Amino acid sequence: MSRSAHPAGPRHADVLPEGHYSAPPADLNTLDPKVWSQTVSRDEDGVATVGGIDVKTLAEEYGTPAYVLDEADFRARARAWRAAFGTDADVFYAGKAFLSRAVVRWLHEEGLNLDVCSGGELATALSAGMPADRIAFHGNNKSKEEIHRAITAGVGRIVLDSFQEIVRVAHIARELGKRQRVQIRITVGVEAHTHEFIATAHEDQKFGIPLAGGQAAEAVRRALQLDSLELIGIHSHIGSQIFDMSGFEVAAHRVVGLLKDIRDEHGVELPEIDLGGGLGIAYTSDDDPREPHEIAKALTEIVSRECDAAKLRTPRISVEPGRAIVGPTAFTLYEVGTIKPLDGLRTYVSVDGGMSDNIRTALYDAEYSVALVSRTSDAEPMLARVVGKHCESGDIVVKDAFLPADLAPGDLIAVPATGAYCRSMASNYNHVLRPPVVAVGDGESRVIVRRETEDDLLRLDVG
Ligand SMILES: Cc1ncc(COP(=O)(O)O)c(C=O)c1O
Ligand SMILES: N[C@@H](CCCC[NH3+])C(=O)O
Repeated sequence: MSRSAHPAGPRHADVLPEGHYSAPPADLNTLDPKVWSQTVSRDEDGVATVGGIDVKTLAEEYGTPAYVLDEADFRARARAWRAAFGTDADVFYAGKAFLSRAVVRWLHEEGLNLDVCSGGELATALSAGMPADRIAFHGNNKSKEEIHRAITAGVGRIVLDSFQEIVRVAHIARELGKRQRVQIRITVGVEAHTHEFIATAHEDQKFGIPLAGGQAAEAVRRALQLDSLELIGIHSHIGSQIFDMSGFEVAAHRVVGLLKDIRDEHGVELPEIDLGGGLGIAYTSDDDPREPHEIAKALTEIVSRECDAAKLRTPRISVEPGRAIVGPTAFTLYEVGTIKPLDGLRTYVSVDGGMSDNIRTALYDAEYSVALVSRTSDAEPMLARVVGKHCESGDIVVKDAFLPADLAPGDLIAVPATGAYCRSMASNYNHVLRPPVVAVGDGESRVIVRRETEDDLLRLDVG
């Protein structure tokens, strides 16, 4: 029998309002391994556990909200990418997805390189001991100071994003008496099938130098003339949360076409190409992500086929996955607060965080899953919207979700697949404190990024 905590009763499937949710799952207690990190399961009392620790213990010890990161899963995914590409290719983890010193150390130990896109990410990487020559420095508007620091540190490559930057980096390298390895980021004109704000290879956006109109070829011409630059390759990144490999195929075809033009014009075969990141992960059970070995096989086959056809030596490939490595490895643990059933609509379930710890729903209309994790329940499914505590009606964490109708304040719920672009895009909106990142594994847990305190906030406030 179902137990309803709400006077208005649960929102059953037969009275669902219009929406884009799927039907309620057969069993709300199942934690689909597709969206939850590898070591998540339920113990005999129905409490979810991760890395051998139950979520109630984690909530007691670290408070909520908290990002809980499964270290074994992170390492396994990093290793799988490394192994899939083998020794003839390089994997640069995209630090923008989530970066901390612990993560840098894990990446270093697992043999991955690192893509950074700001002075702050560079400082984090260096301070955790990532060798500078395994760092790639990105960004469409790197400051002179950042460029100076990157070259001084000896980063393995700077990815040049504009004509002005070619000159700027060359100038700073010359002043420092160095020859800097660089790639040129081009936009190949691919419409990636993803949200407009995270597609990056169509022409009308801020990244890279367009292939169209001979602009990329002109950028190569200029870079090759500058002695303080060593042009090692061409870079393309078509967007993020992509499932369809056809965009990568077109991108590889066009990048190799440019390499051929460079060889024909300058007699130079550039030794490297980078095809960026962007591989999608499962946020809900409806998503079907590809495995790293499938992606590696597809990309290396495309590049060698295109190079054979163009009679070019196959360049060394590199890729920059961020989300695909860290995304699935963490969930956000929240405590349920106010529950507000709205007749004929849905039930609003407020949690103790919100858009300050996960902006993706508000920003991209992203879809997430959610589950009651502090216990199981046999209650009817209730159509819910999980919302935060911010003064903003768009403060939605999970837009359409089914939770058991007996959900009550004090229950713990968790949103899986929040490892990427949640902590790294977190804010202090409403002076809400950013949650900690707790790493778990082998029955142990530790904070790798601590919770912000009010003192942290006040420290920046002058006067
Ligand atoms: C240049 C570059 N490389 C890599 C990434 C990582 O993308 P993702 O996390 O989707 O793999 C991004 C972000 O989209 C990017 O802009
Ligand atoms: N931040 C975005 C992806 C953009 C990544 C950087 N180019 C997301 O959450 O999906």
